[in-house]
Amino acid sequence: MSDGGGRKFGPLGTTLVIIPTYNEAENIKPVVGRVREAVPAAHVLVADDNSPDGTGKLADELAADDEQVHVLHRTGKEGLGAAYLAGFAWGMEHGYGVLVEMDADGSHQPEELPRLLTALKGADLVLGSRWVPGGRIVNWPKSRQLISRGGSTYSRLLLDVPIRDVTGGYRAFRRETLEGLGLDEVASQGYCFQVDLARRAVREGYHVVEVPITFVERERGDSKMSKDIVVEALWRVTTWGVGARVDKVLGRKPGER
Ligand SMILES: Nc1nc2c(ncn2[C@@H]2O[C@H](COP(=O)(O)OP(=O)(O)O[C@H]3O[C@H](CO)[C@@H](O)[C@H](O)[C@@H]3O)[C@@H](O)[C@H]2O)c(=O)[nH]1
Repeated sequence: MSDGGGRKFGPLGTTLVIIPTYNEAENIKPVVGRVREAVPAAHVLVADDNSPDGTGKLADELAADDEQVHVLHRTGKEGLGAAYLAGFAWGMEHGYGVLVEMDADGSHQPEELPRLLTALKGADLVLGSRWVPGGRIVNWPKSRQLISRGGSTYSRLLLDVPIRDVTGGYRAFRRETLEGLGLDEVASQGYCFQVDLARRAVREGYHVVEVPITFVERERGDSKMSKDIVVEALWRVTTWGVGARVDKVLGRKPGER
């Protein structure tokens, strides 16, 4: 990870907050309202995977009343990673300069977004972090904290990524940073998508800054965490870690396989 020392960063363009949704009917209106209030200049893109509970329709209602709210209707549930990739592609096609990842359930507080955006003025990528000093968790069960902390530590050590919260999903990217991450090759579907983007950013030498956040467990709806998501993360992170070590031994550039 570069320290950004002495580098000059360009101005930030218009912000697009991408909110992936699957069955978030109880959450989508409040969260979009909070984003619009916290950062009035930002636009919002809801990337919905044809939620059976009608989240997409509620997002359409918001978009009909507010030209800064947009909806990407996808055909079915393909995972967090695929939804974000589609959202990034839409945002870049429409000329946004900053692309933000945010959960729909209020875990990522929109009121903290101005701090992330301020930090992005001097960085390529800003991560909202639960595991740096000042970061907090509210109401998350011990079991989830253990999985999240364990996953972050495992990824950090195996992948040599000097980031405390590698799995976190509250992030602000400069558009140029996303363009340099090789998104065409990203196949991660579940939460390991976050690890995948973080390791790519470090590999490319981007200046990554972690900003402490307060992560608040959802009050409405259900988490989409599943055994498949954990298995995918374990399998992919281990494969990346072993691959990186083999590359090193063989003197190959990372990712040249
Ligand atoms: N479109 C779409 N959205 C999805 C899908 N799966 C999950 N989402 C959306 O992605 C967001 C996060 O999913 P949650 O299921 O609420 O995640 P969590 O359990 O609270 O997990 C948190 O911890 C993870 C591990 O640290 C983080 O990776 C994740 O971002 C989040 O902060 C929510 O807005 C949810 O609707 C999907 O297949 N498709």
